[in-house]
Amino acid sequence: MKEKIQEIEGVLRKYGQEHLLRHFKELSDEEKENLLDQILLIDFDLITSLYKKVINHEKNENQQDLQPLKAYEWDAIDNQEKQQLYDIGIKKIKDSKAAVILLAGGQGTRLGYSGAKGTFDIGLPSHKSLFQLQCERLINISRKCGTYINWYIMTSPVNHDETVQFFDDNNYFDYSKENITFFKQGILPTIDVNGEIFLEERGKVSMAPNGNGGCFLAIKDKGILTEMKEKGIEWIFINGIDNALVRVADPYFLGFAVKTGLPSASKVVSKKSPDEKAGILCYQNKRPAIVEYSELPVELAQKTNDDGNLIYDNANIISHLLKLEVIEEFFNYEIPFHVAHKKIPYTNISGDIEYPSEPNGYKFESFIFDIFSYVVDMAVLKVRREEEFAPVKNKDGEDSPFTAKNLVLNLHRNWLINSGVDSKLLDRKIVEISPLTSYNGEDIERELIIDKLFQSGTLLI
Ligand SMILES: CC(=O)N[C@H]1[C@@H](OP(=O)(O)O)O[C@H](CO)[C@@H](O)[C@@H]1O
Repeated sequence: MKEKIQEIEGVLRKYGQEHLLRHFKELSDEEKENLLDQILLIDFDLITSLYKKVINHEKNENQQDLQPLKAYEWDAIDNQEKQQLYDIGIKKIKDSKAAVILLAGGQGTRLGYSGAKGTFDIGLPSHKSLFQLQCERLINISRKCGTYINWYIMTSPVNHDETVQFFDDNNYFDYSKENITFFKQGILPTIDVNGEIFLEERGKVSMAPNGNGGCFLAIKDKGILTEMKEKGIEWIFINGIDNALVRVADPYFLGFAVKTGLPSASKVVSKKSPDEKAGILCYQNKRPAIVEYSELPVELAQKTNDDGNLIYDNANIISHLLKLEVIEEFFNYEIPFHVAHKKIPYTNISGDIEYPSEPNGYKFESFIFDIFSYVVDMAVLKVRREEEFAPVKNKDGEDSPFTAKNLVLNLHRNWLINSGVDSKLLDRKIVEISPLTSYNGEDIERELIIDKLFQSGTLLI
């Protein structure tokens, strides 16, 4: 251990981070080993360069030269073409050319939920978790294609074990276990305003998940990228965990992306209001980009055209498609990081933990969509918000479990009406349609449902 300590002391001196061993003598042998191991994993060059960026305010420079990007409207596509897109997408999935990455590493802080977000029950009559809803949509598509789609689930060091256990306890929601791979996103140290890495405890470095863009590094490090290549996968669907209506592995969307001939695609919805917390898909420095809501200047967020519509209206719903080669290409560039000025609890010189009331340091995150700046162009599909976007972000109010549940139930009610059920029959009835029955409103047997509607108030189909 002595040599290890000396080596580490040298590194810490070089980077001005000696304080990390400030409480070393007070630790047990096991705690000492753990702390040294954590320090050895830190990329000090990266942290130093990120801090330099913070003090140089490079973040603001990225905001230059934004231009709107015109999305294809789903509603403007006729039924014949929709069928064609569907056929193309289904064929790709049947031929095992597509896989899905689910981003489920985030923490449900705003939701006031300490568990893994995917295990959250938004209060549907079935009490299905967000994981189960997504899994059953995948089962539906897998059945249509006669093959299980490979599903890669990104967790974080904080929720990994819990996530795996949850799937195991629920028998993988009847998905094929061999087609599910869990992998952890990385973590990065947090720093104070002087660039010093925080200690969370006397013997523990303060670390935070490295953002959903950590996905790319993780799939490379864990050999998943190579595995995908060996399997002949061409397209990767990437979606977030906190949208209760997300159309996972949507064949129409895949067909759309393939047909445009572009290497990446993204679904958007019309922004609800200028201050909606949604990233905006546009051009930045002549490249496609998503500018996160925290980084979009208010004047641009509010800017309207002559019709009074928002110019930057393409709201990101984290439903992306990328060709595998785009991901490989991305590693040739420096991965950008975004800075968040946050309240970070830390251990002070006396060894006590402080909980600051004001932001006192920085966390660094890379965003999944930063990869779009490295593609020539991308295809953007504007879909209907009420059909595809039910965000679960906050405990109450907007974008809460309550609003998401109602969006799901309203959509299901509309599916029934569209399949010929008289809306009067639905009065005071709650209907939830399982994704195993219907993916996007298809396969609903009207007669059967009408029968059941007479029998109960809450109906699970
Ligand atoms: C880094 C990232 O992916 N941010 C996304 C994500 O925001 P969060 O506030 O981090 O949940 O979800 C939003 C949609 O729900 C999307 O509009 C935004 O761009």
